[in-house]
Amino acid sequence: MNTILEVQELHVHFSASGNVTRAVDGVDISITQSETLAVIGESGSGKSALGLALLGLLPANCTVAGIVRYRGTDLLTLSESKLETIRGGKLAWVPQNPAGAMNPSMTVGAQIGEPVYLHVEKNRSVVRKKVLELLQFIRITPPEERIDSYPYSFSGGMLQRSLVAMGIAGLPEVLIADEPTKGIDIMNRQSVSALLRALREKGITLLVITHDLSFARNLADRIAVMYSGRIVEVREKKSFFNGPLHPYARGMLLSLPENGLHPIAGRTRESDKCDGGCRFRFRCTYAMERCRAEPPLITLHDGSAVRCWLYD
Ligand SMILES: Nc1ncnc2c1ncn2[C@@H]1O[C@H](COP(=O)(O)OP(=O)(O)OP(=O)(O)O)[C@@H](O)[C@H]1O
Ligand code: NI
Repeated sequence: MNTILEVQELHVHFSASGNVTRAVDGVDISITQSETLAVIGESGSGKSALGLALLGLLPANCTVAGIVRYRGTDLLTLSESKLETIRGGKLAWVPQNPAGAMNPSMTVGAQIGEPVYLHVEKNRSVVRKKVLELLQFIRITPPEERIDSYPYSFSGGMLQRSLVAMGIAGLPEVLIADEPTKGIDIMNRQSVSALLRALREKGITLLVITHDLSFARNLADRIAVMYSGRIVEVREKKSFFNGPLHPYARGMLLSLPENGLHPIAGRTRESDKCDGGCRFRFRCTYAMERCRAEPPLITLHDGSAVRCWLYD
């Protein structure tokens, strides 16, 4: 197996008005070349912070520690200028919120063309040709009529696909997409899903952040479940959906409409995030004394990883 991205003991801590939020609190994960990994978890679990940390895109009010190795280079030790040559080129990001992520005063074509110009091709007429091809690929047609449009004239689904086009315009090896199906209707969800599947066919490594489980099920090879800043389970997609191990993951599946919409009792409190033990124990029906005393370590169980004392 060829590991393309390896994350070790990653921490992202935000400090705002004297409080520290441990958005990512000791994440280890490796991503294999050409695989599609879905990171799932409830709102606030740290999914976006993890994605942003991989690309060095976090705001200044946070501290990042750990290792993010891309093809052997630790990205967290690179200077901003070195990182810029990789970001948008080798590693690209599709941000959340398509409406806010595009520049309203620039044409969509110019925005998709920017990474092409920066990372692939300096000849402007070749750049334009490549942008037309990208528009065709994301099914925004006819491309010649759409290339000079401004974002306001696009629907939410078209904007989301344009953000994916911007992400892939620099010919990345790894594309990290944050909630690419959020806030769009079912038809557009299907077209984003088809688009990402087409990228997977091209061999692009995909890390997809989502809380849409059916989307993850359709797309991913592996599933990583995040809870309160930590990855609590990593499994092959099929075995995950056949029988998740971690009590939180089991609860997630039981809360799906097709499984009877049984919500997980309780909610995550900010104070739990600075707790020494297992952070899910406040909501866990299996919680034992040990879960309070020490945070569960990752244990390997039939080729998958789970962070829960039930499996020790
Ligand atoms: N810029 C910031 N300043 C301070 N705290 C932040 C900032 N960004 C995120 N956080 C905090 O970090 C934690 C993780 O946030 P993050 O956005 O990564 O969660 P998420 O899993 O992506 O959630 P969602 O599904 O809602 O996008 C949250 O508690 C959030 O309040
Ligand atoms: Ni997010």
